[in-house]
Formats: sequence, C-alpha cells, structure tokens
Amino acid sequence: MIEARGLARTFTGKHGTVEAVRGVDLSVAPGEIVGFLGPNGAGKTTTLRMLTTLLAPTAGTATVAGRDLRTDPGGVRRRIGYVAQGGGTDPSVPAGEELDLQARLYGVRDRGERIGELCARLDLEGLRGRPCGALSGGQRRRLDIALGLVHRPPLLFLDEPTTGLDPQSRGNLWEHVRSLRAEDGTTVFLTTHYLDEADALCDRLLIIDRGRIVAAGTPAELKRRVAGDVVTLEFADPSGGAPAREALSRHPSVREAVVAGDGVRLTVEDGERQLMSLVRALDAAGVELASLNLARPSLDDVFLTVTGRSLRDAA
Ligand SMILES: Nc1ncnc2c1ncn2[C@@H]1O[C@H](COP(=O)(O)OP(=O)(O)OP(=O)(O)O)[C@@H](O)[C@H]1O
Repeated sequence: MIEARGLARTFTGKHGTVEAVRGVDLSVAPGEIVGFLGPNGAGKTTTLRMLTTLLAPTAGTATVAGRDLRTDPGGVRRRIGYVAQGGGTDPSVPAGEELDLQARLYGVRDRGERIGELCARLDLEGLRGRPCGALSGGQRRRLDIALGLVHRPPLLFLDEPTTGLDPQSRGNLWEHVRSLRAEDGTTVFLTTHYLDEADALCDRLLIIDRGRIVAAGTPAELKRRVAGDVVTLEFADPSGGAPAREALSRHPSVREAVVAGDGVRLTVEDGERQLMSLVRALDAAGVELASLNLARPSLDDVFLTVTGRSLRDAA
C-alpha cells in the first residue's frame, strides 16, 4: 500500500538548512495499522506530508495506494484520506454539513448513504446538527476521521490522532480505528509519540529519530529484539548488591548487570526461563534474596537502546 525509497526533505531558510527527513525507506502492506513513532521534531509530520502529496520530497521515490507520488499526485490524493493534527473544520458549521461539503468536494455520488454509514460507524449519529465548535475533543477527532473517509479511500493517514484527548476518549478512538480495518480493510498509517498507543493499536512500528528510521518491527518483536527482559533484585542485606552483580554478570543469559540503589538491575535474555537459574547463581554466591521482579521491556527501553536517549526525555 506504501512503498517509499530514500525519501528525504531538507528545509532551507534564513537560519540555515534543516535535514528534517534523511532518506527513509518504508513498506506498508494492505490492511496493516502502522505506527510512526518518534520524539518531537524527529521528522514524522514531514514524512507524512510528503506521503500525502502536501510537501514535495527533496529526494527519493514513493508509491502510495498504487500511484506514483511524483508523477501522479492527483491519483494519490483521490485514493487516500488524511487527518491532519488539529483537523480543519469550521467551528460554526454543523458536523453534518461539513460531511456533506466534503462529500461534494470529492464528487461522492451516494453521499447521503455514505454519510449515514460513516456516522453510524463512528458514533456521530446524534451529533450531525451540532456545530463543530460545540463537539468534545473525542467527537471532533471522530468527525475528522469521518471527513477523511468520505470518498472511501483504502488508505488513511492520521497525524497524532489522540493528542490532547483524555484516556477514555483515546481508548474509544483506538476501537474505532481497529473497526475500520476489521470492517472495511482500511490500511492505517499514523504518527504518534505515545508509547502506549503504539503498543496497543499498531501491528507494526517504525521508529524515527533525527530524520532516520532507527528500528522497525511489531511492538513485541522490537521489545524482544532490542531490549531483553528487565530483572530487578533486592537483597536481605543491603550490602548484597556488589557480590550479586559480580556473580550474575558471569551468568550466560545476563547482558548487563548494574547496581541500582540497594538492588541490582539486570538485562536478561529470555528472563522468564532464566529466573530459577539466576536464583541458584545467587544462592551459590551466598547472597540472600529479599525480592525479585521480572518486567517485559517497554518501547521506551527499545528507544533507549537504539538511540541512547529516552523517548520521554527526547520529546
Ligand atoms: N517548514 C519548515 N521549515 C523549516 N524547518 C522545518 C519545517 N517543517 C519542519 N521543520 C523542521 O524539521 C524537523 C522535523 O519536523 P517534523 O514536524 O517533521 O517533526 P515531528 O516528528 O512531526 O515532530 P512533532 O512530534 O513535534 O510533530 C524539525 O526540526 C522541524 O523544526
């Protein structure tokens, strides 16, 4: 559904040159929900604007929804939906009229039927007469998505769809995005800097940092591949940290062992299966354990491993 090679964009202004996107390769298959994740300023919006024909690339090529970005931008536009950050509705116009206008702009023939279908699907039925400015944040995001889908595009781009929404509305929006894929097979490409959103909603993730893709895979693959499991140990005797670290850093499954406060933090390959063996190694070293905790790595651990920075700090 998307194939991009070497996509790049440089901005040149009074204050010099910014290489916002530096040669991005990406592939998105039909029916996937793909998340484009990265800190502020990483190049997410710039990439999205290139893929949606709003910004010309400085270099690279892409096919989007079966059309060439450079030679047939009109063809791309007809076959994609794009929901920008903040949307573009007029606060004084009723939601139903905005939908009608959009359907006319795209020349949708059965627009009454299509609008009814979208309103039912996105829980907008009772809101058609309400001015856009009077909708709640979650309702407005659902209207923005309906506007992006009026012409039945097979591919939908969402730029930070849940920024500014409360946790309940975010969960609700994720459900709607999933059902678009389940019911219509819509492919979704979305940007986010929320790790929980990337983890919960997306089949596959591309992590971008400073204009380059630094990691790609399913959330589970990324976590498994890059970070290992995290085991935190505390000891009956607070001075147990140093001998424990000494004993455990020789264990074949331990990639890293650091003393943290009164305890030790380990990065362990396949942590669950190794726990008993780690406990035995401690026992052999004569260190008495007070507590042990095993945690799956988070996407933040992944980002930390590939870039050396925390996604939260970077954002
Ligand atoms: N029109 C422009 N002129 C100059 N620099 C720009 C322009 N648009 C973006 N940039 C710069 O390009 C870089 C990437 O910006 P971009 O908006 O793509 O990042 P982002 O990952 O979407 O960030 P955010 O999460 O904050 O939306 C930033 O350094 C930004 O300041």
